Amino acid sequence: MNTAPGPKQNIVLIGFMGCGKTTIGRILARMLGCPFVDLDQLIEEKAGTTISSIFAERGEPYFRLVEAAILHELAAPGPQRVISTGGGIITRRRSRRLLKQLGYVVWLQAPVEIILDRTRRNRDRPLLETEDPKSRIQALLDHRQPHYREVADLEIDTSGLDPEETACGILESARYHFAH
Ligand SMILES: Nc1ncnc2c1ncn2[C@@H]1O[C@H](COP(=O)(O)OP(=O)(O)OP(=O)(O)O)[C@@H](O)[C@H]1O
Ligand SMILES: O=C(O)C1=C[C@@H](O)[C@@H](O)[C@H](O)C1
Ligand SMILES: [Mg+2]
Repeated sequence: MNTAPGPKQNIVLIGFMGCGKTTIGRILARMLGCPFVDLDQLIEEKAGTTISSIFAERGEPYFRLVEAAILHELAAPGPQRVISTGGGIITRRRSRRLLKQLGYVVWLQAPVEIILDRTRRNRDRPLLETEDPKSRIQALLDHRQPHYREVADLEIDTSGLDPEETACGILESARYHFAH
């Protein structure tokens, strides 16, 4: 892969909660030997608190502002990176434009049942803290799907694959993309 510095050389993972952005991003960065940035983790580090607390104390609109500002910081030139984003990053038009400029954008997908199963294992996703998380997931997906589609260079259904297989597939496609 071309490792020349520049925002266009990044691999950027987008997709709904539980689709594997953090898990697969970490594996991809290890395969490439490049830094891994998880936007949710970066937000928590910079804010000195958890995403759940930010939602509870300042609300979602404030979280979105912070998220967009940190995404903007990542657009500065630097070494090639793998960047995992938060599931709702595509809800702001300006962030969608920025994502496309950041690099090769991969949309990780999974059906609602699998998302439900994967996100049940912990309680750090404030938007799913509801009596009926399945309906919430479906409603959010309906709203977000066109936005994910708009920015994606590659779409991958992760449901039949393990994270390593998914990462290998992304690497192959990214290599082709950066070479042409
Ligand atoms: N391809 C996969 N196959 C099986 N399990 C997976 C896969 N991808 C992720 N998982 C599991 O699903 C859970 C959620 O994955 P992960 O945290 O990576 O999702 P995410 O997209 O980063 O979510 P969020 O947007 O909330 O940060 C983890 O427990 C992970 O091990
Ligand atoms: O889908 C979403 O809106 C979110 C996903 C997570 O990655 C976090 O960014 C946060 O919990 C919000
Ligand atoms: Mg994540």
